[in-house]
Amino acid sequence: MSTTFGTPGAGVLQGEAPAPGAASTALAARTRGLRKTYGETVAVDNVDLDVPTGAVLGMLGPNGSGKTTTIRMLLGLVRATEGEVQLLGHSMPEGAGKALPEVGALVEGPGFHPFLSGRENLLRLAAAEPGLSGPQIAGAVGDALDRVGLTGAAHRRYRGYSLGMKQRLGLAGALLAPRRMVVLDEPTNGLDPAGTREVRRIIAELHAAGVTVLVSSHLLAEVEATCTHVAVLNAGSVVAQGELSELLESGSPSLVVSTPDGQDAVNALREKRIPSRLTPAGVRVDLSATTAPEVFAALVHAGVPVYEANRARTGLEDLFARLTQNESADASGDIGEERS
Ligand SMILES: Nc1ncnc2c1ncn2[C@@H]1O[C@H](COP(=O)(O)OP(=O)(O)OP(=O)(O)O)[C@@H](O)[C@H]1O
Repeated sequence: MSTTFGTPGAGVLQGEAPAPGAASTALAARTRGLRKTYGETVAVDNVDLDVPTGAVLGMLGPNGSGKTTTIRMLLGLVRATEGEVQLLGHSMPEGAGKALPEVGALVEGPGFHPFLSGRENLLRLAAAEPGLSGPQIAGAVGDALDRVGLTGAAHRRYRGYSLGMKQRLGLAGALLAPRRMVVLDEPTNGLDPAGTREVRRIIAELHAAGVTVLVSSHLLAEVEATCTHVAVLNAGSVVAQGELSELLESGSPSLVVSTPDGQDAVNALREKRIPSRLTPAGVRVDLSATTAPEVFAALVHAGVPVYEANRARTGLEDLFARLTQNESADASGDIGEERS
C-alpha cells in the first residue's frame, strides 16, 4: 500500500513522471524507485520520496524500516542498488560536491575525533566547509556551539561526552554554515527533555528561515509537534506521505460523543450495528458506515444524554498503527512510547 496525501511542493505526486530535463525547485530532495539491498536483506524498496522545499518533513517508521539507509543514500554516503536520488537539484552521489556544501547533516556515528575537544572537532569540520573562509571559522564554531547549548563543555574531550552531548555536537556540525537543507537522523536520540525542546526550537528556527528540514524519528509526538509533512516508512517502503494536516484527517472519520452514560451509549450504538468504544475523551464512534445524525438519533432514542459531539482527528499514533500493522510487536512497541 502506498498513499500520497495533498500536493507536496508544486504538486509532484508519487510515481509521476518527471518532466524531461526539469530541475525541480519545488522539491529540495526527491527519490524515485530507490532500492538498497545488503545481500538477502532489502533495506529500502522502491521508495519515491518527495521533500518539498521549505518543508519540515518527518520520516517516521519502526526500527529497521529503512529511514537511515534512505537518508544515507540521499546524502550520497551509500550508493543505491537501484533508483534515482536528487538533492537540491543534483543527482546523487555524482553531484555530492555541488549539493553537500548547502546541506547540513546529522547522521548516525558522526566521525568526531575522540581526543579532540568539541570546539577543536568543530574547527576541523568548519575548515572543510567551502562556504566559510578563514576569518569566519572561529565565529561560526562559537555560534554553532551556542545554538546547541554546548559552549560550557566546548573545551572538553569528545570521548568524555555523554550521548546527548555527542548529539548536540553533531547538530552543531550540521549548523556550521548557512544551509538550504538540514538532514537530521534521530536528532533527539539520547537527549534529555530540555535538549529535546532545544532541537524543536532549532528546527522551528530553521523552518522560519526557509530552510528545508528532513528529520527521521520513531517518536510520533516529535513528528506531530515539529513537522509540516510526513513520510511513513514500513519494511523499506513509503506507505504514506504528504502534509501532516491532511494525513491526520485522512483516517477513518469518527465522532467523539461526550455523555455521562458512556457504556449505555456504546450498548445503544451496538444495537444499531454502529461500532464505538469508550475512551478518556468520550465515546468514540466510527463514522465509516454511518452518519452523525444517525448516531444522535440512536442515542436519543435510547435515552442517552449527549452533552457535546466533535469530529475526531485521527491521531498520528492511530494512523501509524494502521499503516504499519504488519510490523512485529517488538518494532511497533517502540513507537509512541515516549510521547510527551
Ligand atoms: N550496512 C548494513 N548491512 C546490512 N544490513 C543493513 C545495513 N544497514 C542497514 N541494514 C538493514 O537494513 C534495514 C533497514 O535499516 P535502517 O537502519 O535503514 O532502518 P531504520 O529505519 O533507520 O532503523 P532504526 O530506527 O532502528 O535506526 C534493517 O533490516 C537493517 O538491519
